[in-house]
Amino acid sequence: MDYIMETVGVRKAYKGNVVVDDVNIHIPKGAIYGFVGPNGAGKSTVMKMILNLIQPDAGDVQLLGEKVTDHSYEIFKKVGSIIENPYFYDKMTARQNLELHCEYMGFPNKERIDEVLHLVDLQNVEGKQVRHYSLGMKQRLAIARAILAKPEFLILDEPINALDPEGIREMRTLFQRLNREDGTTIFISSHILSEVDLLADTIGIIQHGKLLTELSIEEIHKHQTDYISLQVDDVTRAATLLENMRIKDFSVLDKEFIHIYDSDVSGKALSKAIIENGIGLESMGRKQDTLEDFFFQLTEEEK
Ligand SMILES: Nc1ncnc2c1ncn2[C@@H]1O[C@H](COP(=O)(O)OP(=O)(O)OP(=O)(O)O)[C@@H](O)[C@H]1O
Repeated sequence: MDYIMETVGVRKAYKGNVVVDDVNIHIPKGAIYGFVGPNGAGKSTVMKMILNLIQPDAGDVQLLGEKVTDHSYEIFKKVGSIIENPYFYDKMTARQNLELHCEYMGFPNKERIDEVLHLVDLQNVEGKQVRHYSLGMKQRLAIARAILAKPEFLILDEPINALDPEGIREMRTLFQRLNREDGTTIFISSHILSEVDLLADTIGIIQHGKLLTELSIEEIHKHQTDYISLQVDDVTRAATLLENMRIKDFSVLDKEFIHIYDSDVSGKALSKAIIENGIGLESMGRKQDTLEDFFFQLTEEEK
């Protein structure tokens, strides 16, 4: 497999406290890789090590076919990023900030600035000083700056957390377009698991500094079965009823909910039987596990 980025056993400790522990991430070229984990799991630390903003205590980072070192200037010209709170010159406009970045990157291209301002929908406010921007607008500007030089690899640490639902949808479309049309590989961390589910094709889950798993979204969905969710006023009687109906593949979740995984069960026959047996049926519906369910199952198991 051709990986555009690989971390090989990277490790980082602060004052003896290991925050990233032997992490091996593999990002296939052309992927949209979603990096998820609880607060403090080590996501930003891994991303900073990839960008050589901090150095691993052990292991190394292979980026675009080369090992990352203090001299990897040429590699980093092909990489765009947003890490933590991006810094802008407050008294400058969006355009001026982007012009400055172009100069710094050795990439003078005014047309591209127009293009990216348009892509992130800041074209109408580009004359305004950045200090008057909302958090969401700053986030859009950060995305504009990250994609300015048409990077081959884009690292985005929580790029959508200040955006409203409309903004999130627009950025999803933009990331998908960059991936599809320009072939940009994207490594994105986000707390919004439903969004990662929609966007990413590969997922890495990190907890307490350890990479728990790395797999394709298809593999996740393959393991996620459809089920019927039953909400009743008496789970004990409902469970007995299910057994009497020869339904075996179910689990009682708590005092109200039962999930039935048996795919042959007819919803109509089931609701009829529950009502006929005098059990209160609060709700019933067919559902499918989400990335969130998968995430919680895995991280709970590890705990
Ligand atoms: N410079 C530092 N000095 C000491 N500890 C640090 C430093 N940077 C990060 N840490 C610790 O390392 C751990 C991992 O932090 P990191 O920011 O990588 O997590 P994260 O997964 O990105 O979390 P979040 O989603 O909350 O940003 C945390 O416990 C954090 O407190």
